[in-house]
Amino acid sequence: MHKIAVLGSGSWGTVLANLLVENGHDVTVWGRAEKEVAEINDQHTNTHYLPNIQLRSALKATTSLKIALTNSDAVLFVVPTKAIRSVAKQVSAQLAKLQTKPLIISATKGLEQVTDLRISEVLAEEIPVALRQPIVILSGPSHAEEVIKDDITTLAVASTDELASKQVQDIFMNDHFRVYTNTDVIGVEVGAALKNVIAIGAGAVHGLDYGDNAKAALMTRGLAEITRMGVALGADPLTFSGLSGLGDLIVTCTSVHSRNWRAGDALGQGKKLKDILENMGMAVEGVYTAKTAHDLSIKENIDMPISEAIYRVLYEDKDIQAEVNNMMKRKGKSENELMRPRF
Ligand SMILES: NC(=O)C1=CN([C@@H]2O[C@H](COP(=O)(O)OP(=O)(O)OC[C@H]3O[C@@H](n4cnc5c(N)ncnc54)[C@H](O)[C@@H]3O)[C@@H](O)[C@H]2O)C=CC1
Ligand SMILES: O=C(CO)COP(=O)(O)O
Repeated sequence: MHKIAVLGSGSWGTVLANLLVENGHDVTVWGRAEKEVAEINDQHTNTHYLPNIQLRSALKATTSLKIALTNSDAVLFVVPTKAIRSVAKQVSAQLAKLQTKPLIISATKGLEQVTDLRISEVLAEEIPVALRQPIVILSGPSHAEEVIKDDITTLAVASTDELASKQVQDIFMNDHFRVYTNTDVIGVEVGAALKNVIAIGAGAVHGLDYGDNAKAALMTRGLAEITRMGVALGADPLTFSGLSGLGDLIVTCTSVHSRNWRAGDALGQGKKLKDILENMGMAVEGVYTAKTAHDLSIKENIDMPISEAIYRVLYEDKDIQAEVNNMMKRKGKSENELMRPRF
């Protein structure tokens, strides 16, 4: 039994916390909204993120980071990418005062804007080694809406420290939540982040009323560009055939639960990004990752035509149908050119 602090009281944080309680751990969710925290403690619900779902009564919530972290032996980050650095700074300040040196786990999927850093890199920058145990990434095809119903789910845990990933595997595994270890942290994190951009494209293809051939094309060629970028950043190409690559790409590009897919679907139907994000009321990571992917594709000189088209629709107000048309008019390419440069 571990004492675990879960940072982020949204959809995924609440569901993972609930699963950890099911596994017998002593879990405290840290949230910034008083109302949400009170609802979890008093009603055992979190209706904004998980309507009609009853949470386990042993799940505790708090707005005090100090309470959440006290005596914790693991800290699970599940806030959106844009909040990772600021929350990590707060965690670091608290850990410096507390007699605890926890494992650091992240379930956040994204790349930091401007720095282009992966989540584990941001966490390593902000939380010194003296204050923590290794960093482990939890990722894979896993919609909160299905995990909360005990539907079968498989994930990967990645760390450069194999003992730490084994520990995290043991913490999360149960008869409906199966976890595989992986040593390729770069591949797992890059796959998790970039698939959200491709999922916006998959939603858009649906919104534009294209058929299944187009959806398969988008996913397959999307995986090719994710792999190209991942390999350029130091990943093992085989990781992209795994749970945090192909697995998460499939679930995010085909499920109505996906916020990224739904945002793309609405864009394809002609809705405005601002309205889409306001109506969603939840993190749509791919919108921000599209900007980072664009920056990285220039920096690393990697061809990412689908992500680039999505970037232009999101950030340059380009017409989505025209982008699809232009993509199909590009000169013929070979499928074997894995490492094709951008220009
Ligand atoms: N929802 C899902 O099924 C899954 C989500 N993820 C990833 O988990 C991460 C979190 O996503 P969700 O929980 O779905 O998002 P969400 O939008 O449902 O919840 C985000 C939570 O973070 C909190 N938050 C935002 N900024 C904060 C800050 N500065 N300080 C403290 N709290 C802050 C919000 O108040 C909210 O409680 C994302 O990176 C997402 O890609 C990964 C796998 C599955
Ligand atoms: O990462 C996810 C499923 O694995 C969640 O995807 P969305 O953020 O698009 O809902």
